[in-house]
Amino acid sequence: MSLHPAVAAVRLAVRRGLADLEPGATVLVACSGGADSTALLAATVFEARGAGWRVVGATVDHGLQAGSAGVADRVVARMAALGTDETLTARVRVEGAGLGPEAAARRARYAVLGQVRESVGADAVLLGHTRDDQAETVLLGLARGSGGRSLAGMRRGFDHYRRPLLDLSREDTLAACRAEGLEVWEDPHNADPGFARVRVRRTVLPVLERELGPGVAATLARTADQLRVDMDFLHDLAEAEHAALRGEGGSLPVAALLERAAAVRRRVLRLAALAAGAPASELFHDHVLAVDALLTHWHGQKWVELPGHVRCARREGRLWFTGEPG
Ligand SMILES: Nc1ncnc2c1ncn2[C@@H]1O[C@H](COP(=O)(O)OP(=O)(O)OP(=O)(O)O)[C@@H](O)[C@H]1O
Repeated sequence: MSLHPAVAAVRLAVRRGLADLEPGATVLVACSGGADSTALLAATVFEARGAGWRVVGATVDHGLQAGSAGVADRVVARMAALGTDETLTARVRVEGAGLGPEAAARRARYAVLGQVRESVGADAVLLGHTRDDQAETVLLGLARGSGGRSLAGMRRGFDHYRRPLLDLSREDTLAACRAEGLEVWEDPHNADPGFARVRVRRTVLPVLERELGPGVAATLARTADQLRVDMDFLHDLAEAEHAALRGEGGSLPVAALLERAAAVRRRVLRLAALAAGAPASELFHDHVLAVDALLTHWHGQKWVELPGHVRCARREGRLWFTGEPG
């Protein structure tokens, strides 16, 4: 029987995404039991046989729904049935003052996956995000008005995390699971229109596909890839400038800042605010613009208040950021 094209595509994506791993490497697959991460796990187990990797499957029980422990048990049983070398459930308590429920769950999940990675000695942690997730992320970022960094979407990799399926569609992962007869679990949150991401997935993207033509998700994901290259370049440039300009107590010289292009200058200001202890999750573009106005629209303002009890003031030709250093 010939190999189903979707199964072949998922395996190829895994092979490419993990091409640098040596035999003997340990790969941790984060598996929610949904189609994306189940297809990812099945392909990783398959590729591991030839490549000599050890595969650990982990599912996170957020404890947010009645019966979540039972769901986790079933996911573990399925992971084991796929031939995973080791399987485990990581239980977390989701707490997140000031965060939305999705963000709080995500934060708890990444924290526990980091611990699991250390305890099993994994060289890579795989996530099952697809091109459709990427398109949703881009649209949500666009609607939030959160600038280039969010429009650039999710990274293919960060720290030990990798997203090998970012060029495949959700349809591919569903087809791969179907072709291999794999049972998948659909998280009820994925159908809850109370979440903006679900509305984008179920309503906005289908309208765009219908009105603008098929392939919109792929186009959005491609746009994100292009932007990511530019954003990373600007970020590196700003880090170098920040390091070069930083003087006494982390202060920055006004004259030199004004010579910089706004795209770099504002990034330098953001880095300085972060270095002074402003929390990244609360530091918004408007804060940065207010600090920038101390340079570009100077009329003797007192100071600018930033999150995390950080203040920025202009004195003696320099910008001073005071607060608890981060
Ligand atoms: N409960 C879970 N247990 C293990 N892994 C999970 C769990 N939920 C999500 N993941 C991992 O994260 C991937 C993306 O899942 P999903 O799109 O539901 O999360 P998200 O909240 O959008 O995550 P992210 O913060 O990474 O964008 C999954 O394919 C899987 O690899």
